[in-house]
Amino acid sequence: MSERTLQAIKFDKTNVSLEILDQLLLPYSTSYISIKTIEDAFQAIKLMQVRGAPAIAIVGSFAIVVDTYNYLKYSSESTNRTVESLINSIDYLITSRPTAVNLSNALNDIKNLINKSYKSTDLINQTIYKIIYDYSVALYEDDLANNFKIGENGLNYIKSILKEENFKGPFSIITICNTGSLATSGHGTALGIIRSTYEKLNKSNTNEEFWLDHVYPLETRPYNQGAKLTTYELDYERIPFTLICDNMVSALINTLNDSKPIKHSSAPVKFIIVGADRVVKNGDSANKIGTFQLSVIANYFNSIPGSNKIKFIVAAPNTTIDLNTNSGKDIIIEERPANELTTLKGPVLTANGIGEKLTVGIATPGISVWNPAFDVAPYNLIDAIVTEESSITKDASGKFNLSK
Ligand SMILES: CSC[C@H]1O[C@H](OP(=O)(O)O)[C@H](O)[C@@H]1O
Repeated sequence: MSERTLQAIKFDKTNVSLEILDQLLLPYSTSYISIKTIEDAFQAIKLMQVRGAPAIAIVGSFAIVVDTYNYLKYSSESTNRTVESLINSIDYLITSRPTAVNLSNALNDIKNLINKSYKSTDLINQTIYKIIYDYSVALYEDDLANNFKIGENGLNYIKSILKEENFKGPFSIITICNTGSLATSGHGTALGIIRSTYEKLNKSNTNEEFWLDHVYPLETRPYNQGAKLTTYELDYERIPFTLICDNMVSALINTLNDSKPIKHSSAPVKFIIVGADRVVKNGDSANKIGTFQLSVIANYFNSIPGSNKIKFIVAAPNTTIDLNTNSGKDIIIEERPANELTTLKGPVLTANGIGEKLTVGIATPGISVWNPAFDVAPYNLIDAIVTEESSITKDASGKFNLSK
């Protein structure tokens, strides 16, 4: 494995240049690709070379910065670029991936900041560039700060639940997809809570009577963000984990509830912590396909009298909250190409390292395939929504009261 890094996004303020870590090559190869235009960003986001709700918003915003900078620096007088043409390019970039609200939130913010002071026929200028630059740098820096706050708020929620239950001993956490540094500006959301919890509550350094013993990342078919990216991050952080397939969750929880060991741990699952691509007004949360099932599984085990209780936590910054949409039924769910489900792409693994990239067929050619990238966990199956501000739980009437 080539030199490891978790830095998904590199924005150079001096040269005004943008590079992204090509996540299609992880974990076997570390390769950064340059993003010079809005079109470059559209393709990289669409192909999921960069992915993760916060990360695609940050890359989209920085791409507009770089594209505008290069235009102002290198374009000849004849190519007069109007505000209207820039706004049209931004609208095009928003269509790259429809479900994660972060992308449209950020790019609409940029559009609104420009439209507040300029007419559609005005030409792009240095002041417009500065507006976009300042917004994008703040988005990146705020995301990192917010992720550490989400981590702290999630840790405090976990401690409050375990103390309330008078739980003692080791516990485990299940998570889906990748919600760490590779999906954000760093630290992560759901994986950020896991990082913060392990940092403060692993057996070797906690004064508490409970500790985080093991993490179970789901493979997360068909893109395999869990198998490729979350295991890469957990391994990098030396947090103990065991990879499982998406169809193993109920068996895993049941086995651990019977105090039977799974590979390296017998600690019961106490939390399922997931990220989000869009949390809407009533608390319904769109996230990677398979998340809805996890909320149903947690609810099933909690319905068994006297059983070990599992809290289902959604971790999301305010940039992922969409108060303009009332319920999960109104969320557009991105459908991705069939070949992402019917084939596997990856490098040949040889004795001396990795070889060329291959595509392997794993299904009957030409069959009907449904490949939604996300589903929606209903608010009534969610125990807490953890943001940079607090851990939000439902009120006495069983409703979330979300605000930003
Ligand atoms: C903090 S990332 C949020 C979200 O984004 C991921 O989706 P994708 O890998 O398709 O961009 C996944 O749903 C994460 O939970």
